[in-house]
Amino acid sequence: MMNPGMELDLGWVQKTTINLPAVERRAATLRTRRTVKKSWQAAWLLRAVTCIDLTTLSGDDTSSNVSRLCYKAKHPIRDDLLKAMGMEDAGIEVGAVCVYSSRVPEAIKYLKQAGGSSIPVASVATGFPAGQTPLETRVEEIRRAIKMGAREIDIVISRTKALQGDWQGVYDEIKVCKEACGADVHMKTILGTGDLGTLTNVYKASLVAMMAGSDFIKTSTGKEGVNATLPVGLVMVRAIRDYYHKTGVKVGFKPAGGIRSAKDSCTWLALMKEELGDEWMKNDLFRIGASSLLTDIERQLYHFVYGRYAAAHQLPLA
Ligand SMILES: O=C[C@H](O)COP(=O)(O)O
Repeated sequence: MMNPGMELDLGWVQKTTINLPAVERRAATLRTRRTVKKSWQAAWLLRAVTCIDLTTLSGDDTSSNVSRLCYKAKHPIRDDLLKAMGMEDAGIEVGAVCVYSSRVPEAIKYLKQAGGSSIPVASVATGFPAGQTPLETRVEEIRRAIKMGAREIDIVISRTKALQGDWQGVYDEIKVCKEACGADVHMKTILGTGDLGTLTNVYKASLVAMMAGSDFIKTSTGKEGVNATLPVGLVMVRAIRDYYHKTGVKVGFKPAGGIRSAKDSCTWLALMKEELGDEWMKNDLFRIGASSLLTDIERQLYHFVYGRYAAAHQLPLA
């Protein structure tokens, strides 16, 4: 379900403060909790695969790495591993492929070639990663990406406005972006939490983004100095919970940036399960934005199936 948004409720936004030590204590329990083991772990890792927004956002992106990425999106795990787990017919594929808008047409072409047309292409837009271009240019970028076939749009908020406490300005801009996305394109809003200074700002930005109609809130671009951290994730999912209690609308969550290990993906899934419940562990409400996570997940699944780790050449790049 898309988020219709609501009027900006500044009273709600302003009244919240976050208790940093309490958030850090709770986040630490997630990091140190006993992880799921054996076949449960394999099942969680396969679930994580289906939630990945498989990403390449580099200045040196070319059609060849986009083509490899798209093949991997459709065939994220080697066939022999899937067969050994009895999962060869489960249709395991990633949640989306995420690229810069100029790479959207080739991502669509290569997904089609790989038999993966069902996988949406997500385009970053709005002056990603800094968001420091005029609003008209940012909105035009969204329109063009959609015209080229993007089915999901990852926008960035103005950290300048957020840091100046101009929540009305942040809300208005996100709303304009949502209108440009229209009724069929999912909009994920990147808060750039590493730039926001405090967890209180993270909570406020989360609320404002949801009030303005974001379908997902996302931690980071992957380009800030600090990207997805558990304390930030905890504050954001609590904001999602509060918004759900107030409006009945379920907004998705996407941690992104620096998530590289299979264990991390299980920790983020555990956060969703414990804070929001099982419904938020599926890819309509949970994504992990990552460029290299899949490599480690496939490596761990190889170990699960064969009892030893693969040599690098046996698991070519995700
Ligand atoms: O949205 C996804 C991020 O840009 C990916 O960051 P990463 O390269 O650290 O996995």
